Amino acid sequence: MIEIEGLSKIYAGAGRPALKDVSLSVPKGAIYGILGRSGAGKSTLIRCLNLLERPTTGRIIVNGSDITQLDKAGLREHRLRTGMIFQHFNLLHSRTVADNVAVPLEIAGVPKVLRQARVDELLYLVGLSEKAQAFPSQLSGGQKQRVGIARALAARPDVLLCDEATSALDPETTASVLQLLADINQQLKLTIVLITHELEVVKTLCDHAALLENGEVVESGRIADLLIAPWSRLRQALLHDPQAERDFLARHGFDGRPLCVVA
Ligand SMILES: Nc1ncnc2c1ncn2[C@@H]1O[C@H](COP(=O)(O)OP(=O)(O)OP(=O)(O)O)[C@@H](O)[C@H]1O
Repeated sequence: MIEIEGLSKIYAGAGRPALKDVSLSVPKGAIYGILGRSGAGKSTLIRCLNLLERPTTGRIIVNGSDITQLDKAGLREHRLRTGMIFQHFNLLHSRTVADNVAVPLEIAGVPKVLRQARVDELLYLVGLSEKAQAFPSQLSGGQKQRVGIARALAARPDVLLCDEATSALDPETTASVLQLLADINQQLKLTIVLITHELEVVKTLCDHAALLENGEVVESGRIADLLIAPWSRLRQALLHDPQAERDFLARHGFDGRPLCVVA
């Protein structure tokens, strides 16, 4: 569904490229985690997917068309079809919860009466119906992120981009937001691309992952495949915690016996 081909990004005045020849394939309906240390290029990569950053070279094919070649109208349409949520939520503080969720619908020119119905539906989906008239300052971090998710889904996107969406949340709230993302992926058949430096997020949620280092992809693919690749650094990292290991392996189709590794 998303094919990233030979993507590079060099910021003006930067000593080294932020992304170097990145190629990745994100299947429709996947939950794809991009992992890497600070400065590895994760944010740059995800921001290229809705052209908040322009790649220096390379192509990004979404549903068959190269988004780097879109004209202004095409780009506007693409951005409506690509929801995004952020670490610090990016809500408008002078607007109510309902009015925040309505923003993409206003941009898309949806009439007010239809906007209202869609906002109600979205707030129900994220469990915040009773907070419609609250302001962001009256919400917890987890509730703010739920508003962010509702807003990102308003224009019925095909893809949801998540930029460190749970980094500002405590572990319990993180777990409930990750569960909501998993439910949305299932219910809406939405493709999710998320960046994180937390292995736990990848463990809990993702079926695909890529590891970035110094702007380059060092490994990528289905987690079930990475788990049987002896060379995989993600495999080593993901299986590090013995307690969570059994559940995690079961989720990826292994039956609890030790993995048979062929050297
Ligand atoms: N606007 C910019 N101008 C110049 N250099 C930038 C800009 N944004 C990012 N960089 C550089 O590009 C590289 C990749 O940054 P990026 O923010 O994509 O990494 P990251 O993996 O998301 O890091 P973090 O986890 O700390 O957010 C870094 O060396 C960073 O300093």
